Amino acid sequence: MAGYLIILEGGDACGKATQTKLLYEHLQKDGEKVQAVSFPDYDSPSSALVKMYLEGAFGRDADAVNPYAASTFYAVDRFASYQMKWKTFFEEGGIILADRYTTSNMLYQMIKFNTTQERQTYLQWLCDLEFYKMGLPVPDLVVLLDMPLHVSEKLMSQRKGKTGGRTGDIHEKNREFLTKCHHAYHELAKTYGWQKIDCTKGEELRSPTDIHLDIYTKVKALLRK
Ligand SMILES: Nc1ncnc2c1ncn2[C@@H]1O[C@H](COP(=O)(O)OP(=O)(O)O)[C@@H](O)[C@H]1O
Ligand SMILES: Cc1cn([C@H]2C[C@H](O)[C@@H](COP(=O)(O)OP(=O)(O)O)O2)c(=O)[nH]c1=O
Repeated sequence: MAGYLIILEGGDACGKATQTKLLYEHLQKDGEKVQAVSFPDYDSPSSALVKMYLEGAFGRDADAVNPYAASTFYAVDRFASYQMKWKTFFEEGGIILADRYTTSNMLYQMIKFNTTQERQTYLQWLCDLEFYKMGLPVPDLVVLLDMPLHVSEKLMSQRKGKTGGRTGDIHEKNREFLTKCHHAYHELAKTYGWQKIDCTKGEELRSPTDIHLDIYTKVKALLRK
């Protein structure tokens, strides 16, 4: 019987990698069979086109790069990761923790469309491509780390760009794009039942451990079902 697929989703630099690691360690300590993966899979050659896209090879303005084309780069990278790294583990009942997934395409590529109709058409196409045509598993739980943009921007400036660029990728450099992304994720969370976790308390950033305990509670509830 297949295991569980749990996604940690959110804006750039909102703490997904930090929370994936804490959750992984906690579940492992509990004796669960767990594996962590992340997307894009930068260490794999399958991410080559994603890297070209994020470095601006197809256009420096993220908004102007065809969202259907960009989505396929990420989808193919995910397919390769699934086939090569975690399909068997998952099918044999393991718990997969994913730092980003199809949900990131839903968010970052959908916002390139301005009308509800275009967005709906895109989301239907994307879910059909990744979950049915490519056969990637549908998530059991999506945890959305909700962090105000000005807070995550501060965290982003303190760390080096993951694609190797000194000043970040074409998404990170586009504040208007990231703002749109923050607005859209509340809507997607409501529509698709993503579980939102508040990463701030008032104006204060919560500690990683504090945020982790909220996520852990949701994950344990899923595993008990
Ligand atoms: N709750 C938090 N409080 C303070 N710093 C944090 C918190 N969560 C993450 N960070 C730091 O912020 C930066 C971005 O976090 P990271 O987990 O890499 O985010 P993401 O994977 O979403 O890009 C890292 O330097 C990390 O150590
Ligand atoms: C996995 C994935 C990421 N993205 C976007 C989100 C990010 O802006 C960018 C790179 O992801 P990532 O390196 O995880 O960004 P960060 O660590 O800053 O959160 O790619 C998509 O558009 N679709 C996808 O399927």
